[in-house]
Amino acid sequence: MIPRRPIGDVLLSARSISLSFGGVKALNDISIEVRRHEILSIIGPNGAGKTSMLNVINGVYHPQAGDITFRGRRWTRMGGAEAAAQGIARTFQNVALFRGMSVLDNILSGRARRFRASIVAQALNLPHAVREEVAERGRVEELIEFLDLQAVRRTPVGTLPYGLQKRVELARALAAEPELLLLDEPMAGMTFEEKQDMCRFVLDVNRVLGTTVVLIEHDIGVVMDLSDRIAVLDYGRKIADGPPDAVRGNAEVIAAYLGTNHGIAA
Ligand SMILES: Nc1ncnc2c1ncn2[C@@H]1O[C@H](COP(=O)(O)OP(=O)(O)OP(=O)(O)O)[C@@H](O)[C@H]1O
Repeated sequence: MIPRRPIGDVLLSARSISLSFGGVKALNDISIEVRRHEILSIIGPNGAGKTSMLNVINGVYHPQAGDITFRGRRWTRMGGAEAAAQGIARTFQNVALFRGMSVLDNILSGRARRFRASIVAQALNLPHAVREEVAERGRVEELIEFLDLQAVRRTPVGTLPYGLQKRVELARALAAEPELLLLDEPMAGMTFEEKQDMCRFVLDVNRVLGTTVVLIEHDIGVVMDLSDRIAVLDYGRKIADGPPDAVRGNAEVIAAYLGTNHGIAA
């Protein structure tokens, strides 16, 4: 078993975030801190604001109030490209890959931001562009091995079982070498075995690569197993934030989950 990296100082701090869509208050004065090397899960019933929170963190949505501090720098309006450049990567609720392209090329697309050679130099196969592509492919091969994707490296992604497609998506996000990885329901729709595999890979990413992870997940068993800390949202408010055992026993959390099919009580 690989030893844990100790949980460090605050990597990302979202302060007093409020976000509305017309009359719908998706996020209501929410503050969340993410510490270096931890796995933080954000949970809550449908419509609680979980995906909106991820979209604020990676600059897709701009909140009407509040700010984000990432690696010590404060942002009031961080765009998606800036978030990526700063070291934030994410996967999506639904698979968002190039279905006709191979596993290898999909993962390579996650390194696009790192390519220095111009498109013209790449198209003309100029020596520096070729050298760069060889180096980039080498890094992609490392990821393929790390996530156990060797057997399907040349396979078009669209033909793979769903669980493997999600794993390729994880690989593509990791290709950007993020410091903070946001996973939006990485196990939704998976079989029991696929979930077990994904749990193991998320732990490996956290422990071996040292990547800090923020995870949205409906499977409470998975959340309890993986998380160092859990933040619970309900109707756009944060109702609890703490280690799994404390959250599991929190009366307000149990009440929020009553009447849903996502059991939380032990
Ligand atoms: N782009 C949007 N336009 C309008 N309303 C939105 C938009 N995105 C989210 N909302 C609304 O904001 C609220 C929070 O939605 P969000 O998707 O963040 O919740 P969630 O907790 O991720 O839900 P789920 O578990 O179902 O994915 C909901 O009422 C939703 O309808």
